[in-house]
Amino acid sequence: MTAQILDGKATAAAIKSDLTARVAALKERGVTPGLGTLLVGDDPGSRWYVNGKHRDCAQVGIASIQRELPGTASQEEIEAVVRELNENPECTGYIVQLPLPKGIDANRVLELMDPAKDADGLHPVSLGRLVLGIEGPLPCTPYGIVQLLRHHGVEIKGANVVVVGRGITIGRPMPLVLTRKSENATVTQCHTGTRDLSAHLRQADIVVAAAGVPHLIKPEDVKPGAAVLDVGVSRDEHGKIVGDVHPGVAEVAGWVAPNPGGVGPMTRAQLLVNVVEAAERAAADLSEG
Ligand SMILES: Nc1nc2c(c(=O)[nH]1)N[C@@H](CN(C=O)c1ccc(C(=O)N[C@@H](CCC(=O)O)C(=O)O)cc1)CN2
Repeated sequence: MTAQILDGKATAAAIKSDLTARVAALKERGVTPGLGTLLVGDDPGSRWYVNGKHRDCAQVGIASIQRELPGTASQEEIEAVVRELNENPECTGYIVQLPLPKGIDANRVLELMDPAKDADGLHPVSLGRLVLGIEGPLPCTPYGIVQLLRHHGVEIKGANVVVVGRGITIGRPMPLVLTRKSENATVTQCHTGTRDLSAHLRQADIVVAAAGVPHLIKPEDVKPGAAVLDVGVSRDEHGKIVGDVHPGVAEVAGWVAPNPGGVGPMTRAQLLVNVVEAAERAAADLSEG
């Protein structure tokens, strides 16, 4: 039997419809959420993602503040834009699109952001809050994955989850999100140093594949009925996405999140959730006085 689809497009559309009402309510209270983006360089993929984020903002009523620098921008020039966004009252939350060009210290840039305006959940303060169990913005892709599974009724509580990859946007924060009391999964993190990846994968009820290695996850690695989420992005010679999951996995798994159309739209939806939640917190602070 072929796996059922974890449909990121439809789930993201439902989240956006809820957010549209919440943004309208915020505006009635005199608060207009505004998402800022900083794009450095001309990578076509990054530009596509940033443009998509602003299209989403327009759909739900969030204001857009777009900043761009050439790929030759210095650390100081990038940091000057970060300082400007920190001060800009119209920008209630923002992101620095990753990756930054080679030679730029991305951690220094992220640390300079005002943590109260971190829309990505990737600021060291936000990640620290996640470790400590304090409320704050959650990393967009990991929490988008949780929402996608919940929306389709895939049980996370008690599940054995294997996360493949340890990058900053997905692999590293994913286990932190999944092992919170509210998710309560048991997580194994695999990476290039893992000795027998297949042995780990075969035990998994849920696989999050974020290694960036084309077709790394083969049908014979997957437990029948498991949920497999493909988050890897490699490109073929025509620029088409090749994910981490072999197409044959759909014949073994119970659920698959396709790529494109699975986790990507959820990343964008969760970004909007973070912006709206921050604006709601600000509105509550305002009314408290
Ligand atoms: N500051 C950040 N940088 C990056 C993040 C992030 O969360 N914050 N994640 C990725 C890129 N990303 C968001 O920025 C992102 C990736 C994919 C998608 C998406 O909707 N993809 C589509 C397919 C797109 C295509 O055809 O190329 C899909 O999966 O259907 C949205 C956002 C790295 N950088």
